[in-house]
Amino acid sequence: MATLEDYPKIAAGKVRELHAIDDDHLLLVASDRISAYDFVLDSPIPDKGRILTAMSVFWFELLGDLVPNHLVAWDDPRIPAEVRGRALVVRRLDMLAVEAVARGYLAGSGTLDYNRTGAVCGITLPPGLVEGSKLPESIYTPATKAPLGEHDENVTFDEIAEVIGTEHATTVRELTLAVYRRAAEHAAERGIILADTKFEFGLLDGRIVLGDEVLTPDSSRYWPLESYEPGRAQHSFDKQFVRDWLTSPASGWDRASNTAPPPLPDEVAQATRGRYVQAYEQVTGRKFADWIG
Ligand SMILES: N#Cc1c(N)ncnc1-c1cnn(CCN2CCOCC2)c1
Repeated sequence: MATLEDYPKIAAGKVRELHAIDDDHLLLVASDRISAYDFVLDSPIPDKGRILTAMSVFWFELLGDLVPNHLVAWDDPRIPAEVRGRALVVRRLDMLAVEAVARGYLAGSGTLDYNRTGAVCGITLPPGLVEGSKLPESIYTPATKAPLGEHDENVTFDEIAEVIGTEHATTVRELTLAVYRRAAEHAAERGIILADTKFEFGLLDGRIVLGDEVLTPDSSRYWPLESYEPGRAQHSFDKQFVRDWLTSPASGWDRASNTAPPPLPDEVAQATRGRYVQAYEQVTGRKFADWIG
């Protein structure tokens, strides 16, 4: 059985890493780390890596008829025991330099751009929209990847086409919208608003293939349908307990101070684990207890 040290690390994000297995395969590893307010917290969320890996596997399977993906295996002898259940064997792709974002609702940088310009990524929206507004139809709002710790930059379709070519830019837009719309419809039927999501695509033998993690609460905004109310920041299905505690007097943390947040109380970490489990079971109809690792 291989160990993680056998696989050179080739990329790392805030909460995930990518290791090389061989020329054609990579190991995509999800940690139990959580980020909030642009900080990676000291406190891990138990099982977060396994839950979000199980979610990606579910979505890859559900959406496999819409778009090919890079997933090869999730239960495989190439996966070291220490990361089993929170690591995927994936095909090595030639990644396209675009953060492929679809939005069904106005939030975050989308609201900022809209308030400044009436548009997002060059797409003009109707007047009168507010934070959390449902858009008349979902839109494709690509971004260019920023260095670790900085925010991606929203750009227009034409700017992406300049980088990856019009043909690939067009296919990525079509796939992003089709996959998001199907996923958002599935989630809405199960009481979860998938407000937006970010995909990454790559080339494999000339075909465009869906990579990275997909439709997890780290790559998407998950809002509970029952508390949805346009006009304010929406409750995060998974991160609200963390945000509420960090911004409460109990934490002693001042968000404006730009200092690192304190460790989370165990009950906040455990409650957050519970929200990830609930999101998984609500979206997939599966029991997390049945997942490997
Ligand atoms: N997935 C994938 C993938 C692939 N299948 N083939 C080649 N490269 C990549 C790749 C390289 N970087 N990224 C950005 C997302 N990473 C996630 C892990 O942590 C680091 C950032 C994706």
